[in-house]
Amino acid sequence: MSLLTTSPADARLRAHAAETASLHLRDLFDTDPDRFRRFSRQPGGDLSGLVVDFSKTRLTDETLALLTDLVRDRQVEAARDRMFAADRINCSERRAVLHVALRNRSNRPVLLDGHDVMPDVNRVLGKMKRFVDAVREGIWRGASGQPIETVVNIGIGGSDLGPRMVTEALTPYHRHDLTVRFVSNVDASDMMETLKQCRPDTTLFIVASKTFTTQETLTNAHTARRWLVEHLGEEAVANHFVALSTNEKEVSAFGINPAHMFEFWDWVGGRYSLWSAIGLPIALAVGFERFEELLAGAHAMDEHFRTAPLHDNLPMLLGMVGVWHTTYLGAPAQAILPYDQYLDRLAAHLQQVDMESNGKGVTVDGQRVEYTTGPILFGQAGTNGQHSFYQLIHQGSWLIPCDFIAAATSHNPVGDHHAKLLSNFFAQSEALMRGKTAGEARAELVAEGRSEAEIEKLLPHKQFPGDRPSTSILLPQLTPFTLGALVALYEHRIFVQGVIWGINSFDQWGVELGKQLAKQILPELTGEGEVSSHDSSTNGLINAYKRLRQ
Ligand SMILES: O=P(O)(O)OC[C@H]1O[C@](O)(CO)[C@@H](O)[C@@H]1O
Repeated sequence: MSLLTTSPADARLRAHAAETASLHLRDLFDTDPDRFRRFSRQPGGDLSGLVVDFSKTRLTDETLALLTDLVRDRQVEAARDRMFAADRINCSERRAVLHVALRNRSNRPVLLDGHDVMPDVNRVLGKMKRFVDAVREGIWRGASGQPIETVVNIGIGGSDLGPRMVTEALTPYHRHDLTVRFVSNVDASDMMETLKQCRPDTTLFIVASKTFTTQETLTNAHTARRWLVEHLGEEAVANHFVALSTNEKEVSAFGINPAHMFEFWDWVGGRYSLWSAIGLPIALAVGFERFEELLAGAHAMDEHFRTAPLHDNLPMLLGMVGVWHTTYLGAPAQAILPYDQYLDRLAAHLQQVDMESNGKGVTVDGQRVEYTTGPILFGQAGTNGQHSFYQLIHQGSWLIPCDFIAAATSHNPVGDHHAKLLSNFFAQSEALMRGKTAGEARAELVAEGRSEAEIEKLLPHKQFPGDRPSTSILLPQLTPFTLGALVALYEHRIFVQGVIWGINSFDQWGVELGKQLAKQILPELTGEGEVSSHDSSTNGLINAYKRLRQ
């Protein structure tokens, strides 16, 4: 894939960004009462009820037309079709990218090198369903005959963040007598604090690892195994451990019967794997039917992405908006701000999906890019963030586009909580868009009875520049279906952006170097004497640690 800068639309967008730099969002709204209708979308069909409003981003008709030209120049639709057609678009690993097949509820054949993957997908889903039903109905029991009360998922990265986020987001659908916990960090505190909450007789461990070689997960799994064996003996492992993996050999080597392994495939990227067997903890928490509704929601978004025309295609439009902000307006970051406590971990999940996918500095064919690619992604649930980092978004010196997400109906309709929550959701994007002018700030200070001297002093601090872009996503309610659609929307948006930038969104070589060095350092920590094989800083830190540790 060529550099973005070879695209004719790129030069025109750069010029357009410079020409429109003095436009203010407030003026765009003041001069066009129809702006919301023209720059928002409410798809019909399975996705009806979803509202995506990007009118508070710095787009004009011309910007959108140029971005559409860019999508065409970069052949994004053809790239999308190649992904759905199982081409090996992850070139550096020579892999297809088929998370869409995992939620292909139409069962349309998906041919990878002439082999339809759907029967395999359905076979594993069937195995998951039987297992989930057995655990939830108390048919699958622990070694001492007790039903399972606690499930502990041991995994990291994509084998943790996605299933953890979805499990937490779907808390209203949980059963009270089955708790699902997650352990990821190799810091023993994570595992030990979790084990304190578990009874060996009633705990099921899921070891979730695509490769089954990840240091953190294997270390945690061995610790959990020792704990179980100490309490219940070696034979208990069969009833208390299952694996989610692509690597049957390593699963067997760990001592888990392959019959208790739920398989997935190398064409499922870790950060896109919550739809695969990696979703087992979700299904255990909410039941298999709800898990299927999650898949159905994602599939509805896949179908929309595959078939909707560019001007109505939500992932395409949000991808265009993202590239406009990052590459042409120089925004370094993207905030994810769900006004929904159940989505508190959405930003952490999307952080991996976005930053591990698009945090790349070379094109697919290895040329160094001279433009910015994936943004720094961060966020947390509103309204908590308002009392923390929003100050920087409103008045700081960076341009931080925000995504606001909320559900119209709450799972907890108590008093006026939801109205208050949503009043903040609406207010924040309006405040960021309009800001507060010097005249408005002055009028307020005058009304407060401040002296002219005080007003002059306070005025610079009381103004808000506004013109800060945001996109708002409104769901009817947070359900398995709408959550599936929301997460798939982000996955495809990230894909669109990656194609425009010409990068491979599906490898992650950047995580390797630190892992390699940690492997070299580990034996040095246990060895005798001073370490001198590194730079002076690393040596100094290691040697200080060896002196300090007890
Ligand atoms: O599922 P595994 O193989 O244990 O890998 C866990 C995570 O490690 C990474 O490979 C790199 O950190 C992620 O992409 C992945 O989600």
